Parts: sequence; C-alpha cells; structure tokens
Amino acid sequence: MTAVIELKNVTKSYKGNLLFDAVDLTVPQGRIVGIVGPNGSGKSVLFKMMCGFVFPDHGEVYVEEKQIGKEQRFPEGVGIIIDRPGYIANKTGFENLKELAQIQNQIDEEAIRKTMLILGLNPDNSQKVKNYSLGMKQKLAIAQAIMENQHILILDEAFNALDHDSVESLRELLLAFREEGKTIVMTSHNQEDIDYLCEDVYRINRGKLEKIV
Ligand SMILES: Nc1ncnc2c1ncn2[C@@H]1O[C@H](COP(=O)(O)OP(=O)(O)OP(=O)(O)O)[C@@H](O)[C@H]1O
Repeated sequence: MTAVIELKNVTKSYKGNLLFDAVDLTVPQGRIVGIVGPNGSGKSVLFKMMCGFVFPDHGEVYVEEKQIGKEQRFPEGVGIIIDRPGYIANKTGFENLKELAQIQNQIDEEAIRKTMLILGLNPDNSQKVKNYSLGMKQKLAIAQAIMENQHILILDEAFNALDHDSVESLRELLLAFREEGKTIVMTSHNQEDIDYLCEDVYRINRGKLEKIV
C-alpha cells in the first residue's frame, strides 16, 4: 500500500481555535477517502494544507513522499477544487479553461472540449461565465480539476449545486477514476455521496481525525 498523502503530527489553529491537534493521516493510492465534519470544523483547511495553500503550525504534510513547503512548494499532479476558482467573468467557460490550461501547457483544446462534454458543458456555448448558473460554475470547477488527467484529486464539496443526473454522473466518473488508480480525497455535505464513494471515512472531532469507516 503506497501512501499518496500523509499528514504527520499536524497541528493547526486560527486565533486560538484549535482545528487539528497532532493529527496523523494516511491516504493510500487508488482509494477514495472522505472527510466529514460540521461547518467550520476544518475540512477546507485540511485540504488547503494538502495543497500547500496553508501550512501547519507544527507537523508535516507529504504528497508522494515530498514534504509540502519544504521539498516542494505545491504538490504536482493534483487536481483541486477548493473554494471557487477566480474565473474571468467576461470570458466563456472554454476560454477560462484554456487560460488555466496554459499555466501547465500539458493539454490541447481537444482535451478541454472533451472534459467539458463529459461534465455536460457545451464547449461552444458563447455565454460568459458571469452569466453561468451555480451548477454550471461548479461543473467548470470540476473541469479545471480533472482536465489535465491529474492522478490525485482533492475535492472540497465537488457535488455542490449539481442536479440529480449530474450528481449521478460525477459519482460514476469518480469511481472510474478510482479504477484507473487515481487517489481522491473528498468531502460532501451529502452523506449519500460519502457512503456511495468512500472506502475510508474520517470525521473531524475536537481537533482529531476519527476513522469512522
Ligand atoms: N485564513 C483564515 N484565517 C482565520 N480563520 C480561518 C482561516 N481559514 C479558516 N479559518 C477558520 O477555520 C475554521 C475552519 O474552516 P474551514 O473552512 O476549514 O471549515 P469547513 O469544515 O470546511 O466548513 P464548511 O463545512 O462550512 O465548508 C473556521 O472557523 C474558519 O473561520
């Protein structure tokens, strides 16, 4: 069992609010791991630490055996949904994804089109993102996370605002990713998503990560 993400002895607090107290976590390769906990319990902060967006006060975070912030500023090969990406409001969905793809310069327009179609977004839609519905914006966020075929996905509330059919197809997509050996860490306020997808589930409870499944 290869550990893809590891937290070792991680402590994190904001202004006296202790979110994580000497926490360890191992995310094995090829699994879907769920993190649950009430609003404000620290799910997003946990994910941000995995991505190098924030750092623990103590302890270490490793992604594929490289310490984030030390051996590597940001982890490589990770697709991320945390908060809503800052889209360019006056551009279309396709144009936005194209701009983002230029950062890594790993995929061509065809790959972007394909990803949009998988998620039920029309790449030829001339609507600007500022006029997108909530669900369409969410699909665009998912598209940017997966379009580069990243082998690790960190998905904070990926199912937000999706309609019933879109939830079903995203679930199947994530299961297919797992079959390909991708590793996924996710959270959802819908327990059904967690039950359906996650083999390991941890609950944030009083600064600790309690394994509940
Ligand atoms: N940059 C920051 N500065 C100060 N406090 C912060 C910062 N980021 C997060 N927090 C606090 O940390 C706590 C955990 O926030 P976080 O967003 O991780 O919760 P969450 O479990 O994802 O909540 P939700 O279910 O509502 O999305 C909250 O009390 C939040 O106010």
